[in-house]
Amino acid sequence: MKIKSVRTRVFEWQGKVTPPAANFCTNAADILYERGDSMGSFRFHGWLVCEVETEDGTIGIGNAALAPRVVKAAIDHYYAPMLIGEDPFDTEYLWQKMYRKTHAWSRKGIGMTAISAVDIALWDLMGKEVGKPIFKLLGGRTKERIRCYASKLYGQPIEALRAEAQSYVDQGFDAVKMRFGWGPKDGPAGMRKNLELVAAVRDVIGPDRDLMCECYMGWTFEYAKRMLPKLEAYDIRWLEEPVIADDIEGYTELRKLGRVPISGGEHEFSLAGFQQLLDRRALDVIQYDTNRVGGISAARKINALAEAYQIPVVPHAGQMHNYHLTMASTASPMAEFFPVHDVEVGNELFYYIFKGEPQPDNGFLQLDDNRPGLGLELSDEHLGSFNVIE
Ligand SMILES: O=C(O)C(=O)C[C@@H](O)CO
Ligand SMILES: [Mg+2]
Repeated sequence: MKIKSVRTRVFEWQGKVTPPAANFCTNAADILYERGDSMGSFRFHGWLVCEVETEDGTIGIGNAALAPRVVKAAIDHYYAPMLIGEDPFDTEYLWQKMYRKTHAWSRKGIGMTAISAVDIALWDLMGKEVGKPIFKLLGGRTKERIRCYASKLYGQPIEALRAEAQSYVDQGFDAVKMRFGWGPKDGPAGMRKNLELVAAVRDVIGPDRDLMCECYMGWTFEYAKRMLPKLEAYDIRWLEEPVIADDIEGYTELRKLGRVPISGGEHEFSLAGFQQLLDRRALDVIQYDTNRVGGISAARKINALAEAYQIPVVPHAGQMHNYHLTMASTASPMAEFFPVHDVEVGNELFYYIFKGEPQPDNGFLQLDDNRPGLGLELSDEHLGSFNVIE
């Protein structure tokens, strides 16, 4: 069985957007003096879809969310030609070929994102060829179902935040993630506003549900160090990406303070990147995203590494590629789930492009033993709202 073609498309959302409130979440660009577009580094209104087809007409689907137009160009110009005529079951060989032949520029960022999309498509293809879901190819079920946490709760007026938190409790979630809206430039008043947000959510969800807090790299080491003791009272499960992804020592030092567990890795790439984070004891929770980190071939190795270090993996974003790995690994206790709603920052775009994602039932997700591959299909329901770039 040989690979016959590799097709990439970018789906750019042109439909209705409901912008979140101001200060909905900090981000790495906040410290810049130019105000600009505060949603700039947050908007994911385009998605890359990569389809790998074999001679028998079977098509594997992969995807990537970062910089989709550029990732498309990387696949079209560099990776697709390496795949034609190859056996899709040679995933390790093909991964190493893509990684090593573009090693000068692909170890992180765009290159690794492109490799991820192709690799996910190859795993989907293998699953379809043998009639098994990907988690079965990865070793099978390690849990009856997947516990998941509701992830939104952007900074917004307190009453709206409380109502949203209550809605997740009512739906049966026992874990939620909220976002901090203020950072270093907002001084002590911003610190108080952040504390009001976390106090409100903790008050609504009570003491027995997990509460995670997201900074999306919008704080500095010094600011985070000042916030940690103030956060201790809220018993948060983790503080996510308090500093930029390159500040590994910052993560290590914050974690060493022992006040609040520290998570990260959403913006790290590759097995080697995670080895560094683990060796430096930088994180309490690892949050790779399969569609950034090198696909399923790389993510499963990171799971093995995390298992050896006994550090839990809770992948960034819901989405099928992450769910299959979570189902198949004892290193992963739960998954993230983005509630389905209007397009805001774009986290929710997956639901408008694909069909087949499981919906939580009482805070748990289920994967079907009988749906081969990822279990995803392209949906044409919202096609009219996309600009599709071939
Ligand atoms: O869900 C996360 O962990 C993210 O970082 C998503 C991002 O859009 C921030 O809300
Ligand atoms: Mg995050």
